[in-house]
Amino acid sequence: MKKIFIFGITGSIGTQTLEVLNRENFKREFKLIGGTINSNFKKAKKIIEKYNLEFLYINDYKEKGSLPQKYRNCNIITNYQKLEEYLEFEKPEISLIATSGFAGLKNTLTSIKFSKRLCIANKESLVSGGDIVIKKIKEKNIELLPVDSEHSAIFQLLEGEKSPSNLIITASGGSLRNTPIEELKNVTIEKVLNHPVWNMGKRITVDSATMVNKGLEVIEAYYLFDKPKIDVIINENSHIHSIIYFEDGTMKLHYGKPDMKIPIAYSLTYPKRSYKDEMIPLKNIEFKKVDYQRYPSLKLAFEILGNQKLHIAYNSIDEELVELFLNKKIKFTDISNILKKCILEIDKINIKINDIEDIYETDKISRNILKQYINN
Ligand SMILES: NC(=O)C1=CN([C@@H]2O[C@H](COP(=O)(O)OP(=O)(O)OC[C@H]3O[C@@H](n4cnc5c(N)ncnc54)[C@H](OP(=O)(O)O)[C@@H]3O)[C@@H](O)[C@H]2O)C=CC1
Ligand SMILES: CC(=O)[C@@H](O)[C@H](O)COP(=O)(O)O
Ligand SMILES: [Mn+2]
Repeated sequence: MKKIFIFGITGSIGTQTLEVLNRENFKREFKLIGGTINSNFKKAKKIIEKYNLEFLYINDYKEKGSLPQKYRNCNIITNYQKLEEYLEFEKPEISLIATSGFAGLKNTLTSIKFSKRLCIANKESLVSGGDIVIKKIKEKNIELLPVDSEHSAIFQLLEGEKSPSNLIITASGGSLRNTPIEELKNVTIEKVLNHPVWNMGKRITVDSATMVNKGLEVIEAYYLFDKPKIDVIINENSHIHSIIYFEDGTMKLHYGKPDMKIPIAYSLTYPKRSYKDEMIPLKNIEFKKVDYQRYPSLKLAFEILGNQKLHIAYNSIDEELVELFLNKKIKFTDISNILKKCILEIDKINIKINDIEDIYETDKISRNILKQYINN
């Protein structure tokens, strides 16, 4: 049995990974040993009961009363050093990184030390970590399996290919794709969170509406697939998960059901496909061009592509802005406007990204620049 550890076990990806692991053929192949959460201990307790976890790390314990050392047979800890000691001892073959946000970088770095295979859903750690993280993974000869649906699709499309190829990443257009541009300013949080295809965590759902998610995915693909030429196109029903094309004019499209359990399962069982599901009927495939007036933050991502300092800033500032939007401190359209203004400020600052410390420093500086902007 292969041991698996899930960072962000209570989230949308974490929960869908549990559903995959609960299938009979997966139960025979994988042993889930533990996971991490931010603060949702109520949900974690249910997971402990159902999956007999032996270990849970809580980042931010908020419950009334003191932290229990054990729940059922599960050890509960809040000390990250202890988590690393546990992983060093257990050496899970697979770590799945489903934490949301920049916090996932720490988990990716931890997993590089102790696991042979990294299944990475947390795009932020690839966007911010860039070549530094990719190099660490290569040096340790670890398998990196993308979980993000578009990147899993590209990974699959590239299997067996020997010629260089370029990429087209598909986008659904998000929850506001049919909302008139002049109404975007006053959209409600509920409307933004109502994604037409995917049921995901809050940040990525807001990011999908601004297409910051697509911007992050362009940067993610840039690092994962050796810096190819990248384009984005809208496929509203998300049946095409991405496209690669070659110099001879050939294109390969990845077609399938929009269901994250499929790329999650593939990342666990690669090169096998052990997940069983029905084929969806073949339908007309429709594409739309991206309107950059509607999605200025995607244009911004293309403008900064290749500049790691600004990749880090793009993610960190957006993470803060989404939080401000969800707390009703700013309007939806402020996200893209303020993001652009702060990126221009950070562009002026002389920071070189040579190591992990520089990444953390740039994250901090970016969040401070935003704070100054908001307070002025
Ligand atoms: N959902 C999806 O379909 C897809 C998601 N992704 C990517 O996967 C990642 C997870 O997304 P999703 O599952 O939607 O997110 P969710 O918000 O649903 O879940 C996030 C998970 O991370 C934990 N977490 C959040 N903040 C911290 C922190 N500071 N420290 C430790 N743990 C933390 C949460 O714990 P708690 O529950 O306690 O808050 C939760 O377990 C993101 O990077 C996203 O971009 C990529 C493709 C598709
Ligand atoms: C499911 C997945 O991979 C998400 O990242 C998805 O891409 C979000 O949908 P958008 O295409 O609307 O950003
Ligand atoms: Mn995606």
